[in-house]
Amino acid sequence: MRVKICGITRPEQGMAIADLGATALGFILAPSSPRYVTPESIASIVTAISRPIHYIGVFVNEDPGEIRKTVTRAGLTGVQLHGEESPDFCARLRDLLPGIEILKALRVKDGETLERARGYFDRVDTLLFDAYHPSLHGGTGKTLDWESIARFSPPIPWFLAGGLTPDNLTDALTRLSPNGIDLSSGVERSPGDKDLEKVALLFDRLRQIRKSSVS
Ligand SMILES: O=C(O)c1ccccc1N[C@@H]1O[C@H](COP(=O)(O)O)[C@@H](O)[C@H]1O
Repeated sequence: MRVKICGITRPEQGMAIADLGATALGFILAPSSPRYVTPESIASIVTAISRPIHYIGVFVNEDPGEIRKTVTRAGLTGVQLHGEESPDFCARLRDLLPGIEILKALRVKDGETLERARGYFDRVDTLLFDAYHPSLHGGTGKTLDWESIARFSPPIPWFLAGGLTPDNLTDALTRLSPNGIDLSSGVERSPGDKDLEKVALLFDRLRQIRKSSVS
């Protein structure tokens, strides 16, 4: 399973989290977020990590030209679109960024969100389901109603996000079978400051889940 730890702001924490087993690090490029990092800071973190992992930039309603510049400057391998980007916007960006993974985040409010998700199936590489919040785009620590997506099975890979923690992970993965999980506030001390003990606990829990599923 892919494990993305998002909202990395400090090089030493990025390196430690990669060493603990994250398959992707996420960086917030929405200026209004307390986890915002510049493309230059991301580049210094990416070059310091020698592991073959993914580096995902999180954007909210950003201009495609700006996204392209940032991908190059920061050394990103993927782009997570966490705003109100349309399927056509995603398709255009995919054409603009060959070889870069395009993830579309959808904040699940009700059944209408899942209907809308269908429009992205052939426009993006990966979907990500996050919790809905009336005024914030992400990093809220809110969980979504897992039951509401339990019978939804997209034909493309998808991440579960939204308020995941080492403590609720087992429950989430008992109900759902995502291709990946994405955690931010559930493994931090304060916005942008990751708690490495919580990240280590997360990987312990994942190992336990794997063990119990094979025995
Ligand atoms: O983390 C942020 O500050 C953020 C800002 C704007 C858009 C997305 C953001 N984070 C994403 O939110 C989800 C869930 O986070 P959490 O685990 O509930 O704290 C995750 O995909 C982050 O990439």
